[in-house]
Amino acid sequence: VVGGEVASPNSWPWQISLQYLSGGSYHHTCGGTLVRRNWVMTAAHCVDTSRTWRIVLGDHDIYNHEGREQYMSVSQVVIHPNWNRNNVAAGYDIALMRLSSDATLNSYVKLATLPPSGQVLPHNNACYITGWGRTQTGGSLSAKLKQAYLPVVAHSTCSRSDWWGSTVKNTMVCAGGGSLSGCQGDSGGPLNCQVSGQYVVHGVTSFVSSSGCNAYQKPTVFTRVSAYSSWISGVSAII
Ligand SMILES: CC(C)c1ccc(NC(=O)[C@@H]2CCCN2C(=O)[C@H](CCCC[NH3+])NC(=O)C(F)(F)F)cc1
Repeated sequence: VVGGEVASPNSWPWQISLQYLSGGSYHHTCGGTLVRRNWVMTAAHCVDTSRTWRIVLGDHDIYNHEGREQYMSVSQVVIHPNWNRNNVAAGYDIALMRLSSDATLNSYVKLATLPPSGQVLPHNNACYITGWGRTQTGGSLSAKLKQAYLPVVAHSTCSRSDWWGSTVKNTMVCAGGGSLSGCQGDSGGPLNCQVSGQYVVHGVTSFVSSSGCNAYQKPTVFTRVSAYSSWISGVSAII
């Protein structure tokens, strides 16, 4: 997250850290959202390589054990069937990960609220991006969870030729576009939007400009969760 501030610990209790095992230790690579006690939603581009994963719930400082963390292993990775890793512009950048056991829900670990199918938020709707991603283009990860205010940019604006043009589809949400943005390591995490006084996870962090995280008129682009409601329900059905 470029700009913004360090979040109050565990104030986004559905935010998870997705980590992979390398050289005997786990490394943060992406964010994610707890959507069922045993299902986490993330970006397809985060998990389209075969790795040993772990998911950390209730985290704040990813480099220090603070006692509120729950470390979960992953039993199944379900990537959207239409995801094409060579074409992030096509969309479908969404995946679900089944946890090997149920999360314990408490004040530090809660389920996210997802939007109703098809809901599209208006231009300037208040949203926050959260994540441990780089704090500058080419910079390092943030040790502590950060948040930045990223209001929704309507598709009509975001798809202008001097903005993202036809790269951005209607199955995506744009937010920000000024000096605040997501950045590498925020992928897969939530776009938390205020709807009727409640935070709803409306986006899954997908991409930023390859010329810089907070590039002018290149808002952070998210997978629009409400475009995938039936897929999410179908995969994560309690059955
Ligand atoms: C569709 C095409 C015009 C296009 C649009 C944006 C990009 N962006 C990028 O490549 C930048 C630079 C590093 C990773 N990155 C990204 O945007 C990656 C996803 C890359 C997926 C494609 N390989 N996502 C993120 O960094 C983010 F913001 F989600 F945390 C690349 C190509």
